[in-house]
Amino acid sequence: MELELLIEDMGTAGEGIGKKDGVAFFVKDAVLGDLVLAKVMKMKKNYGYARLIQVLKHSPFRTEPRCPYYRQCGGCQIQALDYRKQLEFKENKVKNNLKRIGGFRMAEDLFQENKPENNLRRTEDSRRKEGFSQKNNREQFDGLRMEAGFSQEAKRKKEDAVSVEEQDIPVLHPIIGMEEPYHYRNKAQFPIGTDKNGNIVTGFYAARSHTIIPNRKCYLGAEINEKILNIVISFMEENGILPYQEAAGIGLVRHVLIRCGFVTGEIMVCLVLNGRELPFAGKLVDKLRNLSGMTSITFNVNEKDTNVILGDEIITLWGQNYITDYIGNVKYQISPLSFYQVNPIQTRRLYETALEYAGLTGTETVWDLYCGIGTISLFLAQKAKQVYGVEVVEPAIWDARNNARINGIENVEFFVGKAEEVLPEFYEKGFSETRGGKPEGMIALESGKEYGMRHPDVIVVDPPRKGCDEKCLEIIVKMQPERVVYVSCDPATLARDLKYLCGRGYEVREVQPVDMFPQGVHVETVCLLSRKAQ
Ligand SMILES: C[S@@+](CC[C@H](N)C(=O)[O-])C[C@H]1O[C@@H](n2cnc3c(N)ncnc32)[C@H](O)[C@@H]1O
Repeated sequence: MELELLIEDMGTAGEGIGKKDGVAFFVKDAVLGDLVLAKVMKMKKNYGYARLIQVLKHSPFRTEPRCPYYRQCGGCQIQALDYRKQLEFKENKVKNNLKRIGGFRMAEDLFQENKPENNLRRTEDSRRKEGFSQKNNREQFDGLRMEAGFSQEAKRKKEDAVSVEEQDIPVLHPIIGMEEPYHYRNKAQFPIGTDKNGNIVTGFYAARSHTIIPNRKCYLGAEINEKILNIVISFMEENGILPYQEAAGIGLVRHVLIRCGFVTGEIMVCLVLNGRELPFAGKLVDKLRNLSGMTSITFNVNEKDTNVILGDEIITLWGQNYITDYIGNVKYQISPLSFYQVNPIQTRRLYETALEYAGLTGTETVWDLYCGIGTISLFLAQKAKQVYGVEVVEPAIWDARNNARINGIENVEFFVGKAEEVLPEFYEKGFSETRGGKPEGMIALESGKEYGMRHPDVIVVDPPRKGCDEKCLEIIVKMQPERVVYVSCDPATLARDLKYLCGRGYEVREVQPVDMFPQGVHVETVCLLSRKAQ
């Protein structure tokens, strides 16, 4: 069945949503404001999925995607949406999750509910029912009131009567977007395969499949990637090096991993091999080493039948086995296996916001939970007395310690383990005892320092998409830091966790969305919570 749909909303995965007879249809690649012809593919009880057949009338927010493979490739979901509208979509995503899942009220809602003539004061009771408290988005709120006809004088008159509730609205700042929302990724992993004629191809997997869409020119990655891929493919063709065939488990080259240091200009190329040897490796090195910035040529051994791209072992063919890059003034060594944020420009903005929210003066003890390779920890350590990082992946902690060392940062210690297990150990047993007892799964501190571990001033969390484990939130509440800085890559779990904390003595002060992934649907958010006065 084919339908004409006016796209009036967008789903979380960037699909257009149009309604027919009250039933919502999700249409991939349809843009907000489009009038489309779509074919119904699947019906659920109250909604359906439809395939875009034709755009009958273009939305004013529709833009020509730069990438011709945009619809086939799973990499960018909303490239056809004007960038400003993309930012609005992401900002709304954060706001809607805070409202729907977190139960938070935002400044404009409060204004709608409490027109100027109405009482802005909500009762202590209603706040308790909501189970949280929010801080004032002072400027935004005042702005809205002014726009709606509040005079300065009226505002001043209300000043004395300003309720706690009026102040209890989180500041949702406008999302931080990019000036140039293309070519921002410092890392790319290209699968290598063959087309139906047996030619070697590379590109991207089509959405939800392992079919390679041949494309060496991705508009999100560094521009040098195309040149590197051309060199690797022609090297393979000239020397009879075979691509890996997933189904049969034969062939050699599985992926090409490329990383670029955007500040240093250093480049890393790592071939992922189904084997321990690369025939004619010297010829490849000769072709690659002359590229400006080339610093590291390696291969990674992955002989397993797995979807995981990288194996554990790295063999250096030329140069170093890592590149160096900076975020702000902190230097990081990045190996092919290191986790490192893919958008360094926006990462810097994100971390600067986290640092600002941490409100450090040099005397504070800070925990950085889910610290990865210590990127945020090292940022914070420059302004704190002492920082403790916790991360479950042990090699990431090796990187973190190494990064602390190369930056000469000594006021940071890293622990391997789950945040929800490491933190309670310290809280319950105290630092000295823990160090003596060396709890399971944790690495004993090398330095002999003593710190006030029980009462951190600030706790920073940057969990994966599933958010914080409840045990972790529980211990944060028990440890009573003055401030919690929550860095999130999923606004839904963020809203859930903020609600938990706000029901237990904290209030959300500021919310800053950051666009780390232009053309994609994900949004990163950093929030400041502070402990309410008892
Ligand atoms: C979103 S990343 C943040 C990394 C780091 N903060 C950064 O900006 O580079 C989340 C990190 O949490 C780690 N992780 C996942 N579950 C964890 C847990 N239960 N306890 C500690 N770390 C965990 C992951 O290995 C990953 O490094």
